[in-house]
Amino acid sequence: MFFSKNKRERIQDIEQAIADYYAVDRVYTKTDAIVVLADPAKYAVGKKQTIEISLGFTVKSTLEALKNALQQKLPNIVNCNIDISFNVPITQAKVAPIPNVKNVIAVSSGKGGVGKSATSVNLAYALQKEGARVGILDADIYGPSVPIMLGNPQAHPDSKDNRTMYPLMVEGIAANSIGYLVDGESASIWRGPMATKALKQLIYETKWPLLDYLIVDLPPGTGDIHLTLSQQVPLSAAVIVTTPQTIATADAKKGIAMFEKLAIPVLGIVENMSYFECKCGEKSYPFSQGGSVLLAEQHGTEVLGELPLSNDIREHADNGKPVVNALPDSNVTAIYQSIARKVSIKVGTTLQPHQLTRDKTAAEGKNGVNIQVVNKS
Ligand SMILES: Nc1ncnc2c1ncn2[C@@H]1O[C@H](COP(=O)(O)OP(=O)(O)OP(=O)(O)O)[C@@H](O)[C@H]1O
Repeated sequence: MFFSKNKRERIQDIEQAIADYYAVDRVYTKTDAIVVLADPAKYAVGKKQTIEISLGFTVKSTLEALKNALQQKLPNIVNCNIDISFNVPITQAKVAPIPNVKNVIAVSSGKGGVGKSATSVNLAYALQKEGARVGILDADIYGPSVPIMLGNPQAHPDSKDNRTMYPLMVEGIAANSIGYLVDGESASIWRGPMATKALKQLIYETKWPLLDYLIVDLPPGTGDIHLTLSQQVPLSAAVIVTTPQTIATADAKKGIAMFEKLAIPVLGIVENMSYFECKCGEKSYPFSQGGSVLLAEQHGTEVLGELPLSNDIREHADNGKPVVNALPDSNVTAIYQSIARKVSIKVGTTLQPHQLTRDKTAAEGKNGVNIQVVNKS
């Protein structure tokens, strides 16, 4: 019986039920979390207990289903209100953290043109739909496409002191890109030191608002310059984008090896242009099949999702209103949201959290779950 157990056991029951629901090994509370779990029988008639749960990952679209799952698994809490909020942990690398930013997630591809930028912007919107505060940094110094995909290629960041700049805000997403600062041709001739200097300025001279996730769209490739650029950003983890054909997965493999070398966890692989679905519903696989699954197996990671070759993805990204934003109820948007939830859950349950001392606002982050039961009428 849930309410005959002691406080710690009750919390563990709830944590276990949440972990089971999201199919992760465990979610856990901070040991010093204030937890008051009292027997509902002791409450005055007409008063209802509220269980307050603070999750370390953003999964807004699943909350109703989670509440139902909790009540099914723990029938004793069936008459309680369940309030769920998010408190994403901080996992960005300790070295030179970006103020206000809790987690920095690189989106990377070995090969160019596989849909890395389209994935970055849609992932940013999808994480936001799931309840996160999100920013996007276009680190693709040589071919910045984020401004086009966010629909504001002519925009320019404001600066009050000529030293720092405010990111562009697009539908609640904070964004900065070399594309907002110089024209594409100037950037494309930059070599190593100039490119890394520009990237460092973009990262540290942008006044980011408080962000749960900063998505970083890295340039394609795995050469020395990409290695240096990846080291310039205090990355928490990386997501690899590839198309299914061997020529692309071979390059994605080099990308994974690069992150392994830098000891940056790879959250998983997004297979883009995975299949084509005709109006009759039949799927075909013009770029072959199975490459990403094999790659994920070889590197002990997972395929986070498979996106179709889709006119909607191309048209809306290239016209400045990514599909997740333009067609929120589409099947493709549902795939991006599922990828976003997996990314968030993995960050919140598998990465090593730590507190930043330099930045008080960001220091609110904790890992896993906090559970509190309060008496509300
Ligand atoms: N799943 C998809 N279906 C159809 N078109 C797509 C898909 N994903 C991306 N595209 C389109 O393919 C083109 C290349 O995509 P994108 O710019 O995102 O690739 P990239 O990997 O970032 O390229 P780069 O090497 O320039 O950085 C764009 O026109 C984009 O809209």
